[in-house]
Amino acid sequence: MLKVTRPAAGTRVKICGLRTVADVEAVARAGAAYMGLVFFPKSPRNVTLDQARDLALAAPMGLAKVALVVNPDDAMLDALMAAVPLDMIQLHGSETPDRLAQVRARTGLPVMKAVGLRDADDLATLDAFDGVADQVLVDAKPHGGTELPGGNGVGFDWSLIAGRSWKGPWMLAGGLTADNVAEAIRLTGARQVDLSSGVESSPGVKDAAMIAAFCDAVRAA
Ligand SMILES: O=C(O)c1ccccc1NCC(=O)[C@H](O)[C@H](O)COP(=O)(O)O
Repeated sequence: MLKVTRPAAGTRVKICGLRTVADVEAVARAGAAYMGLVFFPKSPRNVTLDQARDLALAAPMGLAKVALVVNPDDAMLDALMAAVPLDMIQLHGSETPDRLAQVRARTGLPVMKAVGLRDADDLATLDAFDGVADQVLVDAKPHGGTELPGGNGVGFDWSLIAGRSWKGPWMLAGGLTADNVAEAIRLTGARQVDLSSGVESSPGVKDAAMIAAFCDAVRAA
């Protein structure tokens, strides 16, 4: 039977971009609270609906299954809901607050909105979703030259959100690793953290030892 480490009482971890059952087992063993499945064909972490279903069915109780989608249309949402048992939708495109409400109504699931930050001008977008989305994922804004709206392993200036108060739950993302997560938590006060690249040996390939080391670093923070 899969042994699941009790999640840290303080900060919850989401590991995004899982592609194999071994990834799911590593994430559960390490004590993460959420696993993310990426539906974005240009991504090295992209999974088909059939693959996602197998991964979701491999998840133990207590590991929340999050579908990451980018500007999904209704047909995509319907196909996703029909194929994969899920706990949350993550919108990682240019969706508006109105579209978020439609996605929540159509899927019946809580919806997390990713907002990319680079400088203070981006904080207005964050404000537009705080209290509207069920969760907000505060991520780095992608720099030019990448086709991926997220999962690029780049961070942002954490002082942009230091001392901020939030209406609802939120996660910190963007370039997190076992080496920098304690400082990120200290500076931002994050109670949830999300990452992908920082636990990979190469793009799209998760590393069980890096996943365990990251979760240990969060517990120690
Ligand atoms: O991971 C992808 O390939 C991806 C594709 C399209 C939209 C978002 C994507 N990833 C988002 C994430 O995995 C994370 O939530 C976040 O951006 C942090 O990623 P990283 O900096 O790699 O830890």
